[in-house]
Amino acid sequence: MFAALRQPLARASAAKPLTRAFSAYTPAQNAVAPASPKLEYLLTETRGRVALVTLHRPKALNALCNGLFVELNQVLKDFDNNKDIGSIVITGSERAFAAGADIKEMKDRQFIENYVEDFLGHWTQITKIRKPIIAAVNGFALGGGCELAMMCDIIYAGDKAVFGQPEIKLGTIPGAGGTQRLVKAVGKSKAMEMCLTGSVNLTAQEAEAAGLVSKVYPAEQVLDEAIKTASKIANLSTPVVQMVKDAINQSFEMPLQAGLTFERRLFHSTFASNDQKEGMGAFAEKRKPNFTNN
Ligand SMILES: CCC/C=C/C(=O)SCCNC(=O)CCNC(=O)[C@H](O)C(C)(C)COP(=O)([O-])OP(=O)([O-])OC[C@H]1O[C@@H](n2cnc3c(N)ncnc32)[C@H](O)[C@@H]1OP(=O)([O-])[O-]
Repeated sequence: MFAALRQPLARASAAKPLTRAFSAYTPAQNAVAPASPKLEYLLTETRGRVALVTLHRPKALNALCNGLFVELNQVLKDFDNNKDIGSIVITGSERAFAAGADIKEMKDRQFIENYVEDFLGHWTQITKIRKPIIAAVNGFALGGGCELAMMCDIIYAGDKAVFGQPEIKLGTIPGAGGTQRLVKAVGKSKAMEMCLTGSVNLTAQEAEAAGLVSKVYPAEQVLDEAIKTASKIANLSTPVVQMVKDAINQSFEMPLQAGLTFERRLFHSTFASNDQKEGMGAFAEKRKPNFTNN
């Protein structure tokens, strides 16, 4: 019944291994090649039904240059289209999730080219990914780095993580959600303080207390914890998981009654799925459900 919701199959397997094993994890069991034959700024691997994308531009603290974002969009799209993947984790290094948009790359740009080319417009593609994305943040998440984390669905932070919007100190303003998503996450006063001063940052603990981050872990554990949660999600019914993501995201766009109606209709529609019958049937029969994503 959910056939129409199924994601098209991506290539079944990699011709050449393009993934690099992340040190903390066992080798990928079902490594998936991204569409791009060469990744300059990212590492990717899979662990069961979880895709792990590591921002990897260490010399620039993972500053988000155009090439990095083009690669990120492509690999996320590939994982979103891969039926063997149920959720995605994005992480950076211990020192930096990302220290912002690449200042050196953009410093000489002009207004007209920004406007005509919709400079950084492609950053929002991440918000179109249907599968849940968890950001596992260590170190700096500044400017566009904080905005990238906020475009993910869940943020886990290492205890030394720092969130900030320093753009004003560069003579510009946040351009990918820092004045919008941040307000919804931490409230007006904190968002104003961060964006207006550019120097008031949130520690991981403050970010958790404010609601920007859902959990804080010791730095070396945050990625493992993100993968554990991603794995739990990935092993639920993928179409139903997507409905939850869709419904929660609609709460940012819709008035309450419209959002509640949207939610109710999606709830009704789950009863057309085998996974709802399996989930509720398994509960009644006191066994674990075996979801088949249809
Ligand atoms: C989406 C639209 C709106 C978004 C706008 C933004 O995000 S605006 C941005 C908002 N973000 C900011 O304003 C934060 C800018 N960054 C900083 O303030 C500091 O790097 C730090 C405090 C994060 C770390 O200080 P630290 O002393 O520990 O380290 P370090 O400083 O020595 O850096 C190591 C190397 O990384 C380089 N690099 C770092 N960030 C960027 C970048 N964004 N760009 C380019 N390069 C960057 C840095 O130049 C250096 O390279 P070099 O010179 O050796 O070739």
